[in-house]
Amino acid sequence: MNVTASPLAETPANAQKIDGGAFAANLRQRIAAEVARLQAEHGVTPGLAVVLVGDDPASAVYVRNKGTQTEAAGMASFEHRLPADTDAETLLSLVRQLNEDQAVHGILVQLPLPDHLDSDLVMNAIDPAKDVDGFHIFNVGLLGTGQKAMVPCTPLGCLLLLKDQLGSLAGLNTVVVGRSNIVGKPMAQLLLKESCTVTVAHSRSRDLPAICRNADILVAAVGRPEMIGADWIKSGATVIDVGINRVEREGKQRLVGDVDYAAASHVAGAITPVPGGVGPMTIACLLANTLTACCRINGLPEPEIMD
Ligand SMILES: Nc1nc2c(c(=O)[nH]1)N[C@@H](CN(C=O)c1ccc(C(=O)N[C@@H](CCC(=O)O)C(=O)O)cc1)CN2
Repeated sequence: MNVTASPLAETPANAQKIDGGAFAANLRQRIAAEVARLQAEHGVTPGLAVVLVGDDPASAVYVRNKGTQTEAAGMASFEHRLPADTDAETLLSLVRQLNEDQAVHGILVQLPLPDHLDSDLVMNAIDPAKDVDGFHIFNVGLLGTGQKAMVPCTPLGCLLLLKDQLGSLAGLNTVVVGRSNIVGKPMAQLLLKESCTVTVAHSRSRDLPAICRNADILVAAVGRPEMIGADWIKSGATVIDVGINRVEREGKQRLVGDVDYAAASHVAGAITPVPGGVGPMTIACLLANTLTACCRINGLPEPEIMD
């Protein structure tokens, strides 16, 4: 039998691994320094309230990590846990109470919510000035029109990694795979603002591999384990993998992205791993947004940590 070796096997896995964990740790340090300065110079402590409805295990871990990292940055953390059968009025009334609370500068309701709750209604009940998730329709509109907004944390994290990696993004061909309100759509808006050429594709786009192969920057946020293979990637492209998929491999639970990391590393110029890529940036950017919200609410200059 004539066995032909895969061309990939002969190509070294040269892609640079983009270390989101290290970048996020550094960002958290700079945030903590700003928080200390705010307290010393203005007597203000930024406060973040996180609301968890129900007992989704992954959400519980994210909420716990948010609390720990908020406190580690010197901010005040307020955690509200409600049972899965909480009705809309109880949740909305908590949101209204947090809107009025002077010690709270950022409010985040963890998603997904149980099916009986309308997440748009809940997001739009949050005071836009305290909407550190950037999901309120007011902030969505500001971002969409290129105005100063609260920017959703995961796309903001992706943008910081991209700018650190590439410098100016102007003129680059970017493809965002996924059209969610949390990642795909705001990511596209941010890239447009950076003067990229932006294509938003999704699982039903015709000839998705060919669309992706055109990308200098490929952002994968489609939620399908390792859907994007090496042959979807342009040689030397920067690949940002937003997917966090729990899969079972050889009897063990593993976390994988939307990109086949091992294969893609032979073709891409740089790529984020899962875990340790985009994920850690989400909470670091949440802390940055809380600090920004606190400064804006108190009429203080915004810190320059994101520049
Ligand atoms: N209201 C919101 N809900 C949700 C958001 C959000 O931004 N706002 N994003 C996700 C979950 N999320 C934060 O809430 C989040 C996801 C992943 C990580 C992370 O650090 N991931 C690690 C792996 C952690 C693990 O083992 O599971 C990584 O990728 O390295 C942090 C936060 C949905 N809900």
